[in-house]
Amino acid sequence: MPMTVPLGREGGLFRALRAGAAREWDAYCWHPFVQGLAEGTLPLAAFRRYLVQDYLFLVQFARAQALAVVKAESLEAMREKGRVVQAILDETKLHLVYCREWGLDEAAVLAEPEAPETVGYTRWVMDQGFRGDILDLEVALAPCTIGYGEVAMRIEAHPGRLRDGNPYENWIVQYASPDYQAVARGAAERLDRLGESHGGAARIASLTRVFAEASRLEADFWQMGLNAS
Ligand SMILES: Cc1ncc(C[n+]2csc(CCO)c2C)c(N)n1
Repeated sequence: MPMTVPLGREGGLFRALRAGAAREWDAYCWHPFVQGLAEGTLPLAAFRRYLVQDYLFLVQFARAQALAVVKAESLEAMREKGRVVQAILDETKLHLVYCREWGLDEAAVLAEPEAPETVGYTRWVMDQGFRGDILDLEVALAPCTIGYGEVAMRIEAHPGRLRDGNPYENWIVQYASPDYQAVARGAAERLDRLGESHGGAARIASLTRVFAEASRLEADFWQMGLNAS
């Protein structure tokens, strides 16, 4: 399994969660679906299934991030989370363009029902926000944002990584880009700061359960793609 230097700072909340949920985190970040992306061997049908559901996922994920505007700890954090919501809503439009390149037209994507894995993951994240505070919600959101940064780094570090003629090259490059890596790093740093301000150390057991469950739901999402092939 390719290893990378984790994001966040040593002794910070993100690294504590990542270590506490190492089994679920590794199963997510180095899922067979991810290995298939890296080696260019993932069946095209698995990726198409993933792409369609990922559009539906993004719409629901924007709603979950909007809940973080509501739950934010400060006016500055509200502004920052508002920008995250806008970025995801813009991303949904680009996602439809990307789907089109994969032969999936807009009408087909919009007509697709949400899979149980998509409903299960996104509504569970929102529920963590409704029942808890901003830290519970950010921990539930973290595997999505930070995880894709680590997934891309692991793919880049994989000795079996195919570059020439890999059908998934532009997907990989999108998340390996300095721009996306900065987003992932920023999310890990925000989690570390919230850990300090919101009593993360005293809450580590319950926060680790939330982080592990989100990681498990991410792995289920990859598996949903593989199950279609
Ligand atoms: C199942 C699934 N999990 C994570 C992502 C990655 N992702 C979703 S929204 C967003 C913007 C930052 O919050 C990022 C990186 C995805 N596309 N699909």
